[in-house]
Amino acid sequence: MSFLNKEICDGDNPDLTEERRTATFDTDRMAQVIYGSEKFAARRRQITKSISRIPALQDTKPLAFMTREEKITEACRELDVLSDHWEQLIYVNDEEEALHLHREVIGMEGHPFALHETMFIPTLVSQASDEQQEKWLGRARKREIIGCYAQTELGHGSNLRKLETTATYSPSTQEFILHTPTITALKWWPGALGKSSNYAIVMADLVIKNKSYGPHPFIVQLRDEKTHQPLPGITVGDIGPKMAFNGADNGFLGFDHFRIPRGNLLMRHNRVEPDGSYLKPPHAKIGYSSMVKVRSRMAMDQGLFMAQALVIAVRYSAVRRQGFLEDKSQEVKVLDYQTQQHRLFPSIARVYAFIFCGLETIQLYEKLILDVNKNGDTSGMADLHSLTSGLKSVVTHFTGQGIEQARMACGGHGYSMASYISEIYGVAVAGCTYEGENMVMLLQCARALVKAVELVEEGHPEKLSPMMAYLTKPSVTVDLTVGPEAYVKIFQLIAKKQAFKATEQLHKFMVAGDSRDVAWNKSAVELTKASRLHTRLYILKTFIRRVESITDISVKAALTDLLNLHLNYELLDVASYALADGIMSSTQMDFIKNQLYSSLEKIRPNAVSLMDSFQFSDLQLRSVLGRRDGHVYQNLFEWAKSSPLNQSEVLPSVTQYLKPMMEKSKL
Ligand SMILES: CCCCCCCCCCCCCCCCCCCCC/C=C/C(=O)SCCNC(=O)CCNC(=O)[C@H](O)C(C)(C)COP(=O)(O)OP(=O)(O)OC[C@H]1O[C@@H](n2cnc3c(N)ncnc32)[C@H](O)[C@@H]1OP(=O)(O)O
Ligand SMILES: Cc1cc2nc3c(=O)[nH]c(=O)nc-3n(C[C@H](O)[C@H](O)[C@H](O)COP(=O)(O)OP(=O)(O)OC[C@H]3O[C@@H](n4cnc5c(N)ncnc54)[C@H](O)[C@@H]3O)c2cc1C
Repeated sequence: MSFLNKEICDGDNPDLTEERRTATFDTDRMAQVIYGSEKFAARRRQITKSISRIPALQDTKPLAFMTREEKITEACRELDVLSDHWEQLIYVNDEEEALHLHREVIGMEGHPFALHETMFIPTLVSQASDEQQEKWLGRARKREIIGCYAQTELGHGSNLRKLETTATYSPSTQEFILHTPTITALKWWPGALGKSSNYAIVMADLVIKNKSYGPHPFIVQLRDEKTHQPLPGITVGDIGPKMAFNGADNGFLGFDHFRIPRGNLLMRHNRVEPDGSYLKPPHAKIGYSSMVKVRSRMAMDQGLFMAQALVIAVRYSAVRRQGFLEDKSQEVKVLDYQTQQHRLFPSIARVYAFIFCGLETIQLYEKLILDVNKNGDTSGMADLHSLTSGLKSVVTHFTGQGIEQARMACGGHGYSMASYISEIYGVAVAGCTYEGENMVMLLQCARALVKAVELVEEGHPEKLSPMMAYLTKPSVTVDLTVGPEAYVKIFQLIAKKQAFKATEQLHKFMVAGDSRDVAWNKSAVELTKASRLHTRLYILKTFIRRVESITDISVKAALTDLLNLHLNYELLDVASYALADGIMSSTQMDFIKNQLYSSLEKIRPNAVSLMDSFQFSDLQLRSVLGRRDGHVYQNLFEWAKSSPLNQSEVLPSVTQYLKPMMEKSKL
């Protein structure tokens, strides 16, 4: 069956064209599933097309050959051009469209607006009172001011209760005095803080009459709006180059008794009255909502990072020929090797699974903020916190692994920056650290799991949230041939056993006399394992739910193959738990392996189109190996020729050092 596949173009590498002709589904239809709606998938294409008509937004020089300063300058130039076309390109204030625009034009190396849009504005939306929004939100949205989110300090990132920056209230002047008492209290890491932002949301310990109330968000002007010079009392700068993200100026910030008006404490949920009396928020952790916002986006964003690496690796694997199978007259596409498929296809399945989770958690966050802001209803906070804590940790970990496998799948050329995979990897794995270090967040998820197990043990299963309901499921014998539900049942048993085992271990240490904190630490590895299994179960169930809801028959069939691969791969990956606890037999293991191998064969003809469906433009991919037209070799040669080292035949370093050295050696 051949579909009217928009990706097919006769000028392309014939190997890629052949792949596209074998697809059993329409990539536009698949894009609707990936991006959540027909409307948004179409808008994305429209925006991409409009961008391609703006000459100033087409990449000129490869980013790999730019210095850090050049990258930042280039990102600012592109932002300026974007700003001029903003209203023609996207619906103003549509976050998803803005994100697409950014990914397409500026790519992933970071830029001065990354934190403005992802944390500064969302914090104003969720934490500022109506009056404060009136004052700052409009200006921020019009990009009259640029803001960032300054929370992490040199000495503390994970343990927010020990942040040292203070905001001491002075009732006589009705001001807060921001101060950095020690070197470790310097804000350190915030994106776009160093050189670009002139405002920041600063998380500081609120102190009133010598009493500490813990971290609270303040809006703080850092630089003069006309000259962009730091205001007196403020020390601010860039923290230097990083593993990736070098188009962003992550920064440091110190305050020397810097005064801000009382009205700069964001007061939607808590207040400090002129006399210093404090009205507490409806939930103690409501001030952490911006972190939950970003975490709720991360399954989607990380899924898209891994998708980019896989588009590159899969397309390249379809044009790279090396070695023989039966026919010795022509070398095979490396994508035909089972090992190559095993390296790439499970990650393709994870990409789809992560994105489906992201579509869900982004909506859950939006609903939560509506509930909190309109009705003061904070009842959804704990569940969303534990879900997104586990999800960000699991997704970032597997994304890092998947991207690294994609690099290796491209052989030597994967290691060249021409592939762009190293940049994607560097950016993606930052997600293992930012928005909460992965172990720390897995342990947050474990808190909710342990509480749920304790509820079951205390005889209150009716109090469990729906996500935890599997903890009450009895052990059963499962026939795997029945379909996805059987896999879910086995996964539930594995996850349940681990949650109970970890909790039992925690309790055992406590009974032996350890405090809960010490017992917790002694059980931490087991607890993180329980969190991972719990989260992977959620991912698996979301994948099944989503595929079941698809109406297009051919899209559903292609995704069912991918889902089957995911189910078998995931179960095999956690088989040691199942075998140890007698949940699965070795015969069932053999069945799963065979299913997995036959899934690889089924997916093979659709592999390129499953990745084409993400509809990333060449501008966004920035990869010589991943070019849509598949003309890899001649473009690798052009790319190498444009290296600054090749702009002269004899380098000054040769004249200055190597030549004299060789001359000396002759003597
Ligand atoms: C021209 C035009 C431009 C236009 C622009 C267009 C738009 C485009 C946008 C651009 C996009 C660019 C592309 C994006 C690329 C990605 C960019 C990425 C940027 C990355 C930015 C990174 C930012 C950061 O990292 S910010 C700092 C993050 N820091 C952390 O995450 C710290 C982690 N630590 C914590 O969160 C806490 O310390 C925690 C939770 C570990 C512990 O907190 P605690 O206060 O100590 O609490 P604890 O005692 O442990 O728990 C008590 C209790 O409270 C519960 N709890 C904790 N947190 C929460 C919560 N948030 N919600 C609910 N409940 C919570 C906890 O579970 C406990 O409960 P119980 O067990 O019931 O007691
Ligand atoms: C690219 C990037 C962008 C960032 N952007 C921002 C930003 O915009 N704004 C901002 O405020 N911050 C930002 N950060 C900072 C980031 O949020 C923190 O680095 C992160 O929260 C981790 O905290 P940490 O550095 O203190 O790690 P640490 O907590 O020091 O982690 C070190 C080790 O200690 C372990 N550990 C720590 N506590 C525990 C515990 N309780 N139990 C078990 N193990 C533990 C961790 O697992 C880890 O292995 C950014 C960081 C990066 C890398």
